[in-house]
Amino acid sequence: MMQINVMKDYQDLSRKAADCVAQQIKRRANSVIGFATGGTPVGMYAELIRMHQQEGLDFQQVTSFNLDEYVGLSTDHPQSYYHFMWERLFSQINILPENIHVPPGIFDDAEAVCRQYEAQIEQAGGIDLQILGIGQNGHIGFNEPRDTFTVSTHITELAEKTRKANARFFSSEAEVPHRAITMGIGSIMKARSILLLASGRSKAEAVKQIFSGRVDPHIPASVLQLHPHVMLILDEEAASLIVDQVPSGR
Ligand SMILES: O=P(O)(O)OC[C@H]1O[C@](O)(CO)[C@@H](O)[C@@H]1O
Repeated sequence: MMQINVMKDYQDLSRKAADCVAQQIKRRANSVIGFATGGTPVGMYAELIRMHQQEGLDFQQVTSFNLDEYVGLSTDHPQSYYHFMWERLFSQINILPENIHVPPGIFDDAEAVCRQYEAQIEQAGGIDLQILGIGQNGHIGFNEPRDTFTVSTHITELAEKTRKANARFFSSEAEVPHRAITMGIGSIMKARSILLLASGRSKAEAVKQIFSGRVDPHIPASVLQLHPHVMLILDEEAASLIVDQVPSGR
């Protein structure tokens, strides 16, 4: 079932998303949470930090798995997703470093690290709540539009649209890595529940395509139609092309 929440603006979206994560952790202190990077969840992370500092939201028993990482960037590279997560969330809450998992950007044996990441998720008991953003081209994690879905963690070539969209975090587009390591569509779909966040007009088309009625690997997020527990948290701009899908009296 897909539940859709349309919030007034980015701030409300961030608060609602943080509330969902907090509820999960309060229900089960040792929850396994799948975190996402990109601009969209930044407000949610700020709100989670506030909840930790002011309301005692406790991450001590939480385990985290991030969706993806750029190939070639080390954990201390300022644009690595490890660094992003450390700065935006992990360094400011009481999650234990040994419970943090981000796919490595530097490795010798790609197959081995991908297999190991899947095994670590399984050993942790699977992901309870997976946070997702969405690319303008409908990607989730770094699962780009392709002719087929890739099931498990893998190395992928980034789409030009993605490299352009993410160039804003680097000093030039040339610096954006060409490859990434990402959880697969199957890894994401195994999560017990999924929270997808989208903000702004630039995401409206991708959000609309989730509801195409077809599951199409050229629109990776369309696979979410098959998941039993998905919640979309959108702001009004991101929801602007799906008004007919949203129940009235939201
Ligand atoms: O939130 P943003 O910055 O628009 O990014 C959207 C998506 O793109 C990625 O950053 C990957 O390009 C995802 O991690 C994210 O969900």
